[in-house]
Amino acid sequence: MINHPTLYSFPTSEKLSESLASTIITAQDAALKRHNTFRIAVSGGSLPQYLSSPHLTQNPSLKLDKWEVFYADERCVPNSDPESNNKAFEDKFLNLLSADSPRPTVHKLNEDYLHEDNDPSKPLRAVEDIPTQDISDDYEQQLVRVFAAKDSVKLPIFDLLLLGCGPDGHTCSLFPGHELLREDVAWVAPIEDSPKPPPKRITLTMPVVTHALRIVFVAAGAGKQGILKQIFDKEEEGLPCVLVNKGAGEKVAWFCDEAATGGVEYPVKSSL
Ligand SMILES: O=C1O[C@H](COP(=O)(O)O)[C@@H](O)[C@H](O)[C@H]1O
Repeated sequence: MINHPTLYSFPTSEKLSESLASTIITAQDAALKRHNTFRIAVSGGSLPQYLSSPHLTQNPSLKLDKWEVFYADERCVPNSDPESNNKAFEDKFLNLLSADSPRPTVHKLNEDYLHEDNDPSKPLRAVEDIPTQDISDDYEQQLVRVFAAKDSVKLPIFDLLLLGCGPDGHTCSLFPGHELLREDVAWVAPIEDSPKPPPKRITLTMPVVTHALRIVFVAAGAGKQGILKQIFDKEEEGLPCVLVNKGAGEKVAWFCDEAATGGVEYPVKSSL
């Protein structure tokens, strides 16, 4: 099948993690050859746990000093909050690196905006007062600084996106039927009414997602079986994950396990 995403169904989560590690290293090496830096965006949810395996954290080929890490989406909470995608990435990846390993550059949500008067010495704002547009604009500027000025490139091109897929077919903080799916100007956008808590978040927009050079979804466990059938067999229109599959085609690979792909008719591969 040409121009279609590849669906991997690995026999174990160990195999999934190992394959993910090797895919990340391959993308890193290609990016370093191209522009001597590796621009990657990482999701939250269940994804970071697949980064914790020694296949990745202890991989001798890692060149972390060349990594620019962004979050595919982030919840508008402090960066150390248990709900923060940054906290999950720290716990499941950064904190598991060897003590002498270089650290990547990680682009975090600017926490100042979470405080009254944007002053970190003041108390946290009430949720209804969190200025999501300001937080989103600030994060977009972080992308602009790494990818070049917005007026000189129409869209940033990530070397690799690591995405999750919610049981409702959302990815990043792009939810089914949400008006944000039609955003075609901003690189990063705020959402005030996320159906999944917490309600206030920022997210990469769909054009930025589909523009990436390589997109890897990770969806594992029986809880993902129903949505994978909807995505691959029914190609249900309007599901954000279907929009990514259609918009990015063969640049997309899905890393799943057998529990998740059980009953899916779309052809699967069991190894890289
Ligand atoms: O809320 C979020 O959910 C999605 C999917 O999470 P999962 O636990 O079902 O894998 C995640 O990709 C996103 O980053 C996160 O903010």
